[in-house]
Amino acid sequence: MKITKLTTFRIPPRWMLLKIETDEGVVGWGEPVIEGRARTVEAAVHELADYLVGQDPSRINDLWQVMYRAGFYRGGPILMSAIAGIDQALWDIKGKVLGVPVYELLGGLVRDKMKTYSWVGGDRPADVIAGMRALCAAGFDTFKLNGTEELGIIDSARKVDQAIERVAGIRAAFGHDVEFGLDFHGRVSAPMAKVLLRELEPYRPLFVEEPVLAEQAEYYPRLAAGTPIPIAAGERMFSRFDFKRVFEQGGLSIVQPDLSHAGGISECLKIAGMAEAYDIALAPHCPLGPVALASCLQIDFVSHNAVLQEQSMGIHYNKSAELLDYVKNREDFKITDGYIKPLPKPGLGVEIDEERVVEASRNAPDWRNPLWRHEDGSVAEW
Ligand SMILES: O=C(O)[C@H](O)[C@@H](O)[C@@H](O)[C@H](O)CO
Ligand SMILES: [Mg+2]
Repeated sequence: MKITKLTTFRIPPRWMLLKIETDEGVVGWGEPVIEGRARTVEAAVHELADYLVGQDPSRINDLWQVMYRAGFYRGGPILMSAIAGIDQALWDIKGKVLGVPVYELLGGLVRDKMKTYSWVGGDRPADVIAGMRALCAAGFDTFKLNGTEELGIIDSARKVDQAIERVAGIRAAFGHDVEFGLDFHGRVSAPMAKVLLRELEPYRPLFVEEPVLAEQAEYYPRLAAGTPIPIAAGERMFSRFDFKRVFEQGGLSIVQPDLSHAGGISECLKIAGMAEAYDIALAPHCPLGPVALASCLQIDFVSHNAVLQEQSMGIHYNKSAELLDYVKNREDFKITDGYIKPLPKPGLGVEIDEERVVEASRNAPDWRNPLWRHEDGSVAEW
């Protein structure tokens, strides 16, 4: 079998799908994208196609090493997202050729269902109680919300109080019947993270995510030493080589690689295994589309340390399209009481509605995240 063609489809709300075709008619789908930089990743995918067309798609490991090493420069969000989507599609092809789900090729199931969580509250966290109530009615009991709005390097007690009052309100409304992670989204400096973590302790959030920016990861052990709240991070790290330093220095309790940013199934499986050796839980990051989620689930179902799966149904980014708008087998993604079962179909287990994808790609928006500024006009982390 030979790879014959790579086609990319930028689609609403902010995703990109990749179709890899072969000379024997088997097609694989991937989701290579960096939110807000879809066209850049698209260019990278088509540059990497030079190494792929004419090659045997079954040789995923060799093709991955070629894509990673052959161009001299390596790593980072753009190249590793391009590799991720291609890797996903190659595993999709392999599973379809052999007639089994990818998790069977990775040694089979370690669990019968996977716990998922839902976002509430939006960019500027609001109405989180109402959001949780609605999702509790749908069977969820685990959520994530942004911990703060924009925050200065040193900010006021009032801003800290706002963040704490929001969390206190959750506990007042639900007690400990719900769990929630707080995403600091890289908006918080190390000094303010220390203050917020201490003030949050009485409310026992499940984790605090990206307590500081990924480029400040050396603060993770220092922050962790000052609080029992588990520290989570990983969506802005892109390979084993990024994660190894973070695992080695300590401080991380939950690692959140993104299957569409960190080199795909091949790379994230290795990251999951490295994390297990450091007793770090796995909670793949996934605010994206159905192929990204299907890829996450393949890793979740073979990784002992997988504890939670992010999924984007109802997320505040999905304005112009929803998670399952482009799939035919919607029922396979059914979430019952917050849990999702292994996808039963061969490959990644997602059946893409290609007609819908082509249609939607005709005028896909160039999504950008908002540019935030502080009161004084300086750029704020979004
Ligand atoms: O935890 C999450 O889902 C992420 O922080 C998410 O909000 C961002 O990755 C966003 O998709 C960037 O455009
Ligand atoms: Mg996050």
